[in-house]
Amino acid sequence: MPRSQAPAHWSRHVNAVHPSVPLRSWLTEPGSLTARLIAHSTHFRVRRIRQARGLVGVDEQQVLQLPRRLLVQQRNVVLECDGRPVVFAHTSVPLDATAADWPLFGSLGERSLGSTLFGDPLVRRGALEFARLSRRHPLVRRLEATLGPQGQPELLARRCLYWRGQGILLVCEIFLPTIVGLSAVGNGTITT
Ligand SMILES: C=C(O[C@@H]1C=C(C(=O)O)C=C[C@H]1O)C(=O)O
Repeated sequence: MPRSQAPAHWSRHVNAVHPSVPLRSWLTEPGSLTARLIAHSTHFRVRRIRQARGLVGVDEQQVLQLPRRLLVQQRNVVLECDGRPVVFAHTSVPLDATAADWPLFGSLGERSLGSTLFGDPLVRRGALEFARLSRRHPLVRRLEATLGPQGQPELLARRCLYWRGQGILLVCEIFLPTIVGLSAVGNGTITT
């Protein structure tokens, strides 16, 4: 496997990625990341970068229970607090998922995916996994193609599986160092 495709090592133990104390809190956020970021900003925005079919990631195929590297529905967004990017998120949904499984996924636009996942009683959420992604990881390449070089040899990320009906969905969130500078303001509004 070419080194450029080297998958990350994902662990269910956050200590495996040795996060700083402030980043640990964000990485292990048990609720909606969107909700917490809204509470830590005056203006929050989900900036949609791309939502289209794409080849499933090398380290996503198995966890999405795909027999081989197939096309999946992919959604990439940047979560911005007061105009500053703080998270790059990548979501993958197998093409065999029906509209009944994820009724709003295809028409989210710049609405947060989290707003459709959290609070839906039919959605079941799996365990968080954590990894350090090198600059060679495909998702960091996409992040830097979108936001420019981050000047970090590695970025911390988490991912989580969601199930709804027969559907499965994988959300991966890469945390930018700027996130630790956020302070709770409590009156966040959503900018779309
Ligand atoms: C899963 C959540 O949704 C957030 C919003 C996303 C989107 O709109 O694509 C993707 C990942 C998350 O950062 C959340 O808020 O926890």
